[in-house]
Amino acid sequence: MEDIQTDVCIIGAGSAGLSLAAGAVQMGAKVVLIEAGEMGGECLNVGCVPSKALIAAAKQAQALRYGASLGIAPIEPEVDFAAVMKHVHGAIAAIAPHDSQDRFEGLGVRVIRERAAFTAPDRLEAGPHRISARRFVIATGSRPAVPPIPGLEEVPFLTNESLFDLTELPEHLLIIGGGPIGLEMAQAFRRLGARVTVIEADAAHGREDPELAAIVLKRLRKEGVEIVEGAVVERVSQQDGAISVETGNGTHAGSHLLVATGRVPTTDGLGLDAAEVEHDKKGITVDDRLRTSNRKIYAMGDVAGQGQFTHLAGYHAGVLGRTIPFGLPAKAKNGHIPRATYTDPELAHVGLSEAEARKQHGDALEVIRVPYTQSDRAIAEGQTTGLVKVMVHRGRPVGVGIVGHQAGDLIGTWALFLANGLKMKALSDTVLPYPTLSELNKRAAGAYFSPRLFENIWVKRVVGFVQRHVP
Ligand SMILES: Cc1cc2nc3c(=O)[nH]c(=O)nc-3n(C[C@H](O)[C@H](O)[C@H](O)COP(=O)(O)OP(=O)(O)OC[C@H]3O[C@@H](n4cnc5c(N)ncnc54)[C@H](O)[C@@H]3O)c2cc1C
Ligand SMILES: NC(=O)c1ccc[n+]([C@@H]2O[C@H](COP(=O)([O-])OP(=O)(O)OC[C@H]3O[C@@H](n4cnc5c(N)ncnc54)[C@H](O)[C@@H]3O)[C@@H](O)[C@H]2O)c1
Repeated sequence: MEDIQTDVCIIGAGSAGLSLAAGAVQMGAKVVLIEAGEMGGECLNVGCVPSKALIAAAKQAQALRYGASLGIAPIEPEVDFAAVMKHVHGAIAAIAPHDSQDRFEGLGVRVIRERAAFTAPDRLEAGPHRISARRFVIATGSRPAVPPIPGLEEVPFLTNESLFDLTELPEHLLIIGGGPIGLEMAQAFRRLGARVTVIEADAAHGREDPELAAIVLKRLRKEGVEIVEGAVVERVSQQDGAISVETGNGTHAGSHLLVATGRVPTTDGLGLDAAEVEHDKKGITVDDRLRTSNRKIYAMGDVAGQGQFTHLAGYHAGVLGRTIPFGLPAKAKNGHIPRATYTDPELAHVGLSEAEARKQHGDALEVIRVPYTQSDRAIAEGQTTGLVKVMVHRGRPVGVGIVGHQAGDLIGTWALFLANGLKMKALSDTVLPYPTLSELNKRAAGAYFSPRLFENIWVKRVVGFVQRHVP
């Protein structure tokens, strides 16, 4: 056993662990980073990167089918699935050096490729290494939650961990779960030529504003994705190569099955009891400074149970990048963290939903809606499906949802507003380039101020006075 003493020991080299390791070592701390699997974690290897690369290929295929409204004769694309997957793995390979062991060792991080487990509140073991540290940080992420559906274990099902290893396009992909993973992959596989059925126990996109989610679901259905809602899966079976999913209101048969029913935090095998770290099924219990019940140990990213996004993992790493090297009491807030689902149209949100905002602010809440049809750029590009919806309380946006082309990019402006407590006025004072979709955000500010300006008797009186009496 090799004994190692370090300043910071990070478990997990995913989005959270890598960001903190790079920051802490470059600020002068001694850092040990332990990774049991692939460097880069879920986002790089089996999450964001491959899924967005697949979505990009699918979008290209779809563009060939739908050029007619722009005057380009539509054609049915020839999809070479093996080449699509080559693009997907090429994207991972292109980004991998940035997350690699070589790069981190070059920065001065001691990288250990083993599985780590605490053996005491101030010590852990990883293979032949026994590590003591001033601070430990758990960044072990999450893995697919596989529900205990009768028959499922006897059927060859896919999760995001195996989906991108497919070598042939499924003839008919059944997807259990209509959340972000299920819907993004449903549209991508449909556009690449597969039949797709999404089987959702509750409402598809159920965590999103129903008004905005409906616009996404309508488009997916129009493209031929079958979405069955309120369908509780009772049994899964396989006969003669065909997979059947029985639900309370019908049976669906297909060639492949993807389970996309949420995630569980990776807390097992970590020795959390030995470490005296409290946890539950949502993840490791942390306070607003990401401290666990053991003051030597922090948790961040997916395993901290605050949300499952790469940008949240990066934000957590930034907070601990102030706390651990400098001893500053930095806090992680949650209300300004945006999210985006990369279906077409995209759906993005930051802050309160309309329902939450109404509960908090009652009649003082104003809801502004700007349809994409009000954007000259959206019209020029034939991308008029969509809506910007802003919940405003006393001049400040408290929540924003956007569905439409580039919604994930447009929400960035509102994330800035919520993170910095800006008022709508900041946007009406800003000049944006014409013609861009970002003007839709500015139009929301215009829609907020217009009634105050144009339907205000005092404004009319002042203008009347100036016109009559000022030379
Ligand atoms: C299909 C899919 C698409 C997604 N798309 C997006 C997206 O578009 N945008 C977005 O923001 N988010 C997306 N996400 C979510 C995103 O991938 C995660 O939020 C992010 O990867 C979490 O980072 P993390 O560092 O917390 O954990 P991870 O990236 O999971 O890293 C944890 C690491 O810890 C290691 N580990 C675990 N236990 C141990 C142990 N005991 N010892 C040593 N190492 C250990 C694991 O091997 C892993 O490498 C997507 C997820 C999926 C599944
Ligand atoms: N664009 C992005 O940022 C992005 C993309 C993909 C994933 N992610 C992250 O990964 C997380 C996990 O995504 P997800 O889609 O797996 O999970 P999810 O929890 O968001 O959605 C899972 C869906 O499956 C349904 N479900 C659960 N059990 C079921 C059953 N037995 N039968 C039928 N339906 C069932 C749920 O009702 C829910 O609608 C997301 O919450 C998100 O944080 C982010």
